[in-house]
Amino acid sequence: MKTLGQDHASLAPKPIGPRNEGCALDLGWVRSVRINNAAVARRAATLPTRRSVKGAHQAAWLCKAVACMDLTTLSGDDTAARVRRLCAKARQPVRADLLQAIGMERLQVGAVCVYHEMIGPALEALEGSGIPVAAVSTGFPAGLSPLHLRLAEIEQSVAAGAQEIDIVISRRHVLEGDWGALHDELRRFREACGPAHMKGILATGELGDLGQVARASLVAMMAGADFIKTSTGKEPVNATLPVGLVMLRCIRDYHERTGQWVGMKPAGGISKAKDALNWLVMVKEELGDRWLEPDLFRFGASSLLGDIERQLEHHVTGAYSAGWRHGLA
Ligand SMILES: O=C[C@H](O)COP(=O)(O)O
Repeated sequence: MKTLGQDHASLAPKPIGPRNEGCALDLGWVRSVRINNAAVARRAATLPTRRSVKGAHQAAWLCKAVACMDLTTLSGDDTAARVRRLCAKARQPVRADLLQAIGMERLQVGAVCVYHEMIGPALEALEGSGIPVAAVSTGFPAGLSPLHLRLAEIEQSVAAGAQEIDIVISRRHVLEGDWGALHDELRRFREACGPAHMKGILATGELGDLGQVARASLVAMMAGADFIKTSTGKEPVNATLPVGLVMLRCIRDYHERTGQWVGMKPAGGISKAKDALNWLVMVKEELGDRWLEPDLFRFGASSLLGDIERQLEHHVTGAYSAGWRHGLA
């Protein structure tokens, strides 16, 4: 993905990708995890210092970031009208004149992510676009409601038409080292999802350290999570590069050992185009190009798209516009 060549002239939603069937809980594998914190910190720190993608290459990578975006609204004051505006942006995330100037024929986001009550308005507004609706679930963001209600919430969101379900794990299972309880909980969530893809939100900012992030990532994948996702966006610390690096290496390890494919979704606090480029570079270097497709990589972001469109406008016109000109919903 170096230039805006033929392959990338159209970045429209693709059919939902491979599923992770999971496997039995392998406690030996989980307990064998060791993290070299200093090495992780060093590797993550090099990413923002690179000057790797510029000009037309950068425009192409930013379009890739848009195609891999779960355009999100998760606010207590969400309304059907706000969701409809967000969905209009999901269909046409970047102004037509800018797309034309950079040689893109079609560009849409990976999904629209909302609360359960907003699935209906989102589906209506996205009809015919091929863009899936993702619903956050299981008592998002804390995940502390009764288990039967969390399971019912998943089932109702799938019945309402959500094709992707973003569940939150019980952080206490990680903090108490109860890997059996975590695996059981996530298996039940996965069964409740049925045909919908399950993204397992680890809430990494609440798990204590990188070792726990790695163990939780492995158990979530063993339980059948189709994606592992860093954060709800509501924790004090959300998607950081060191956490992302550890999770990507767990995905690679799991793929090498089981042959199964699991996607990655960094979410929370990713609001600048430069942040998105750092993540894309890290995914390319750690997992390779196959993971730079929307069926295996998503950004969860509510405001990132505005900055990306602004950077694309700068690429085309040479001038920066005011941020307010790129409102989302
Ligand atoms: O899952 C997506 C996140 O909630 C979005 O977080 P953000 O509002 O910080 O971009």
